[in-house]
Amino acid sequence: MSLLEVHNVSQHFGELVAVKNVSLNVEEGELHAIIGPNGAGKTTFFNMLSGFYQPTHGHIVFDGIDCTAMPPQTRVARGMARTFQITEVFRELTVRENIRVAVEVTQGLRLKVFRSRQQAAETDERVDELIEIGKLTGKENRYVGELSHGDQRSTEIMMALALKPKLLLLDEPAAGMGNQETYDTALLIRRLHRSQKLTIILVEHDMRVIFNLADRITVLTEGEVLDQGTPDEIAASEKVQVAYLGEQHEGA
Ligand SMILES: Nc1ncnc2c1ncn2[C@@H]1O[C@H](COP(=O)(O)OP(=O)(O)OP(=O)(O)O)[C@@H](O)[C@H]1O
Repeated sequence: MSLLEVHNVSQHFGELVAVKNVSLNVEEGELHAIIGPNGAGKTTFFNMLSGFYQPTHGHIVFDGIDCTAMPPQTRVARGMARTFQITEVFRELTVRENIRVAVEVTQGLRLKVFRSRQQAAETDERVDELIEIGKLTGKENRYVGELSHGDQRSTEIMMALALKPKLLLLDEPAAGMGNQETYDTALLIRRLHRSQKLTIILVEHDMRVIFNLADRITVLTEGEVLDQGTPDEIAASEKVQVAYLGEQHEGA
């Protein structure tokens, strides 16, 4: 059984069919990338996976359970965490405070006034661990709003990781970043995938990130699956080159 099974999902906005009959399976431990030109339906597809949109047709099975009608918060509770194109952090809080919020939510402590010493120690330990995984040591007491895009993104990804997800959905993690930050973010994702054995679905425009990281790639054009395969298969796919990669080379 795959961790995620998407069966023929479609999304209609009035007359417009933004996503049409898309199916894909993601195995446990896989890093699956979704690419496609502007307007191909990537974000709409992501919104269906995370529960922000209900598919017009089709269904989604996550970890053995049909989650097509589940609201986003129920999916999160069942192990699906998502980051956004625009970083979703509390800019006026420090890195440590941001991560602490996510850890406390996960530990069910957020609304508790009294905590045992042991609970407090467990929270601190997990926060420290996430600061280290995110390579944020030395920056943990800085306000997130003052940090680089890369460190903000890393904080956001660590907040998602605090939820101990089975599946992490990353929406354009390198959006708006320069070369060095893009490289650092790709390294972070690779570490999460390899050492934390996380299953990840990634939407990204930056082809260097995609081809370096992905185990498999789904290419969308005009809302439909054009091709699916390993990075080598996609790089060699004639229809992908014509419809998408070729278009980029022409524009380059
Ligand atoms: N809420 C909405 N209402 C109506 N149309 C929408 C809505 N969201 C997206 N669309 C349309 O659906 C199509 C797919 O858009 P979507 O944002 O999913 O593409 P995308 O591949 O993520 O594009 P980009 O790479 O530019 O982010 C587009 O034609 C878009 O205008």
